[in-house]
Amino acid sequence: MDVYKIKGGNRLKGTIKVSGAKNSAVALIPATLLADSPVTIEGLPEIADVYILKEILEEVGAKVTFENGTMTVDPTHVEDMALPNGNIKKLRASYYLMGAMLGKFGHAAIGLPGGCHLGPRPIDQHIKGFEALGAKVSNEHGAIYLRAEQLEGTKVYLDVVSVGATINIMLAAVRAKGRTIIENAAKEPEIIDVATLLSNMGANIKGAGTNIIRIEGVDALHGTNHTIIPDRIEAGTFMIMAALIGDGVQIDNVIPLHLEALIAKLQEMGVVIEEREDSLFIPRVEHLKSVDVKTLVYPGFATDLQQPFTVLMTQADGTSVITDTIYSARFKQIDELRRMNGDGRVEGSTAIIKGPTPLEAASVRASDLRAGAALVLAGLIADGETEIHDIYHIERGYGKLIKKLTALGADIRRVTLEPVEISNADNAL
Ligand SMILES: CC(=O)N[C@H]1[C@@H](OP(=O)(O)OP(=O)(O)OC[C@H]2O[C@@H](n3ccc(=O)[nH]c3=O)[C@H](O)[C@@H]2O)O[C@H](CO)[C@@H](O)[C@@H]1O
Ligand SMILES: C=C(OP(=O)(O)O)C(=O)O
Repeated sequence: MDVYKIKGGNRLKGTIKVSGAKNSAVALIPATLLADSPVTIEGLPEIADVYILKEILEEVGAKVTFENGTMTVDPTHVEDMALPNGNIKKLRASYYLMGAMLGKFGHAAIGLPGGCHLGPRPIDQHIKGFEALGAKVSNEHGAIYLRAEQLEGTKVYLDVVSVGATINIMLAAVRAKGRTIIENAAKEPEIIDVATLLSNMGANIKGAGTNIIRIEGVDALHGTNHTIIPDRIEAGTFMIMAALIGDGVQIDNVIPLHLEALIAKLQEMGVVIEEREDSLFIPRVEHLKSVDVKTLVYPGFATDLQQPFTVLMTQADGTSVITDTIYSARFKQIDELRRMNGDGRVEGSTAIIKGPTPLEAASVRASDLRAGAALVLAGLIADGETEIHDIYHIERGYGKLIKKLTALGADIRRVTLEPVEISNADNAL
């Protein structure tokens, strides 16, 4: 079992580079299956979700190479296989195989996805979209079976603004007959990124990034080259880190426009942010003011940054309040921060945090990806050596984290713990 061990207190200084966006990567990779010749994607993050998707694509017969962040997928011999179990359950975004396989073959059988446990995460809007396109949908033993004679373009109104449903419907609709209109679509930058790849593959998509997306179906899609957008959530995590314990940190490969809500909140707390073309510089912060935050769909404050942001709130002067309107139960980090002397409590979908409280090292557990990121940040500022368990959650979304943080001066190591031997004598009652 591997853990992160972090000795807190080192001031971080220098330049850190953001990787390609996880939430784009996990959609771009399945999207390559729709082509009839090789697709190359550059700048992919080296994270568990990407490696798992590579294996899934290989399982269905794609030829995949992945080196230095560049993946080439040759989908020429992909088969319409059922994927009810196995790797599918290891990540949330495996649901994009539903849209991609349905678009390619007119049918698909994909197990219900895994991913972070943030409370209920239904996929009813994805299903609504597939059904509107003409697919018959059934849930058989935990896998979704989709069958269509011919996908037909249609109008779909999403009852809930959903990133996953918007992209999944787009993936199926690019090969449907006629025009599909997605209303009340999500507007996240990752949706534009996926639409850009699909368009370069020959799809006809207009309006990605707005709440109405129009797609004219085409008969075939071809190979292309694509460079992924930077990960705004990784960038945001590094910005929060720089505000917490930086002594002048430059964050490279950032699109500041994607981070406007976070930038505004950090500035309200007293953090100075120097924006450059594709980087940000955050000088050392001496004093943080408390703030109130509400997570919202893009371009609002991202739910994925809520958990790391609560660590900053423990260091702000006064009481901060943060409400998650997307995932009301996404607060498992608060209990772990309390173990580290943080003063926070959860009421419904809101966390109330008093600061500033010096954090103390403890042995803590990452319950999910961003809770894990929050604990890394907490460990970096805590007094003593923090040990973080269940780091596989963190490694789903942050590539080369130890290397990146060590280069800034952090004392963080990935350590394999020896299994504890329990002797018979110890077991005796
Ligand atoms: C792989 C990926 O891109 N993951 C991101 C994506 O997840 P994901 O695409 O799963 O999140 P959605 O945007 O779909 O979910 C938003 C809200 O809608 C609800 N909902 C969603 C779909 C549905 O069919 N029915 C329904 O009720 C969800 O429970 C949630 O409350 O967007 C989330 C919200 O920004 C982020 O936290 C995740 O990092
Ligand atoms: C919730 C997240 O990921 P996923 O949707 O892949 O579980 C996340 O990236 O914070």
